[in-house]
Amino acid sequence: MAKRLPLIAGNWKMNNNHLEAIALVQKLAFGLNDKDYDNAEVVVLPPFTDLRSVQTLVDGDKLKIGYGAQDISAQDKGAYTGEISGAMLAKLDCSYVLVGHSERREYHNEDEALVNAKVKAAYRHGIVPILCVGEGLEVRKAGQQVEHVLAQLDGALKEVTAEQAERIVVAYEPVWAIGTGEVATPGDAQEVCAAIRARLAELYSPEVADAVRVLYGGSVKGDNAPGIMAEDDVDGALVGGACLKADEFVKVIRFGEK
Ligand SMILES: O=C[C@H](O)COP(=O)(O)O
Repeated sequence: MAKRLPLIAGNWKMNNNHLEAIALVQKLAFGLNDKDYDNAEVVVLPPFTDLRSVQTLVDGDKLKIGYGAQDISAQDKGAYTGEISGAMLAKLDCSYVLVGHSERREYHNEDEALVNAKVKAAYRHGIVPILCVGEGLEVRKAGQQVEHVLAQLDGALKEVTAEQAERIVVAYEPVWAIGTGEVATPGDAQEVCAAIRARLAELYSPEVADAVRVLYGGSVKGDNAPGIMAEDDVDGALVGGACLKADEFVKVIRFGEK
């Protein structure tokens, strides 16, 4: 099996203005050393208004921290008030963009067709989508989590080529574990992440499935990260609350340390 470099991505959600963004990235960079970057790719996903400041800091100080956005328009240009295009994000050197986060699906009614259009928009502009999938509590209680997540995956990947799919990041985030402190067990995470990988092999090829990083997200913190990340098919974490404190985020990034 190819070695996948773990990805630890911090989704700031709607937190931190551009000045606070600079302070947080500086603090994070100060807390990390070369070994940390060898063990994991570190990415922050700040609000749109912070991206230019983060870009300037990362470029100016030659930081090894990557960054991206939390959303992207399905459109490339035009009369779409309030939207941010992939071209705009690419100009800010964003490497990644979240697509289909459960909060977008819930509060902005994003459906599978829109998520699919946003995945394709990201690829048009050379940005890697971090595709979020995950089930709500009712689905989990009914034991339908795998079917639910695979249907989301199929919908998001419609007309996405193998060459594109090879670069995608998929984040499995059970909605009942987001911001609740209720983390999935390592076994829960592994079950769904393995099913995602198996579906990628069916849709594309074993090579594509082997290349794709599948993350777990939902109440990940320094103390529960090692257990979750020890699972074979979990290649990192999408972190919300715990990434807002640099020292806690550093602990997650050091998940492999005893
Ligand atoms: O995007 C991140 C996730 O929604 C997880 O958030 P959380 O770590 O605060 O539960």
